[in-house]
Amino acid sequence: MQDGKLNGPHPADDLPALAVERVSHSYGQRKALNDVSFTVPQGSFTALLGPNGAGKSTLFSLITRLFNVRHGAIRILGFDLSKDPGEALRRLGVVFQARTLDLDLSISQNLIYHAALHGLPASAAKTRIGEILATSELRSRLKEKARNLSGGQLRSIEIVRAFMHRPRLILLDEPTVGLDVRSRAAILSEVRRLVHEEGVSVLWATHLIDEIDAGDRVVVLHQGEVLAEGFVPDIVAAQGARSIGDAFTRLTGVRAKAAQPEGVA
Ligand SMILES: Nc1ncnc2c1ncn2[C@@H]1O[C@H](COP(=O)(O)OP(=O)(O)OP(=O)(O)O)[C@@H](O)[C@H]1O
Repeated sequence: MQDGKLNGPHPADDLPALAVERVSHSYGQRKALNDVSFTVPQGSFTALLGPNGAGKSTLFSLITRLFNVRHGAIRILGFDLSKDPGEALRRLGVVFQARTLDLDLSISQNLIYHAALHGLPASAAKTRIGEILATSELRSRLKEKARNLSGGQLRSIEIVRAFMHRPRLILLDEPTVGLDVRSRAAILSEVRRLVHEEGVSVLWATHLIDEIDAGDRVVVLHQGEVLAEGFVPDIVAAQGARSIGDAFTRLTGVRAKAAQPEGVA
């Protein structure tokens, strides 16, 4: 596993990249998360699978510290978000659901600017962009304005941006929403490649069952509660189900959604 100079000594391998421990969150009287616990092991692709309203965005708002954790604890590589936010957050990269690139800047300006916020000089940022985009056609388009890119390409650049400072944990909040099937598949495989090559840990929030591979870990979140956590075959077996889509339906009572008919559901 590669370790970033920015991130100091390599953490113990058995420490989870993310540990969510007995977290609850309410909006007024409305309970959005109820005693939620799960982990994202280092170097794993973990899907946070939940239908609309399950509490995925609320959870991401807590992990990124948009909201304070009032009940329970969240640790990133062992650093408690409430007690040691600086250490925890510099190990984190995020791709939010909403688009956040500046369309009037070039692609490389967007990336270099973000890297600078993490203390990475422009020369190091350029090297890093080359590394991440080594095999991508986007490498030849870095000087173009971001507004020239398609929705899928913009999302790809946001993913590159999240990887720039070599975080150990990356959160992606429904990153394929609004994209066509081909762009969705390209983005998923790009993130899976980076998980494999960089040993980074990913928490990928989705409501689409066909974004889940047989080898993934899955956390099933429904109405603010974790109903299952584990590798796909274990969850399927525990439910006596035929597929992860079937297991999801048995757990939640909700029909699993797939964006394409040939999905694994
Ligand atoms: N600002 C808010 N005020 C009141 N209730 C909220 C607020 N934000 C979310 N909720 C409620 O909290 C629950 C969880 O919402 P959340 O957005 O976290 O779920 P989600 O899984 O991300 O769903 P979606 O995919 O639709 O964004 C829902 O019942 C939602 O209506």
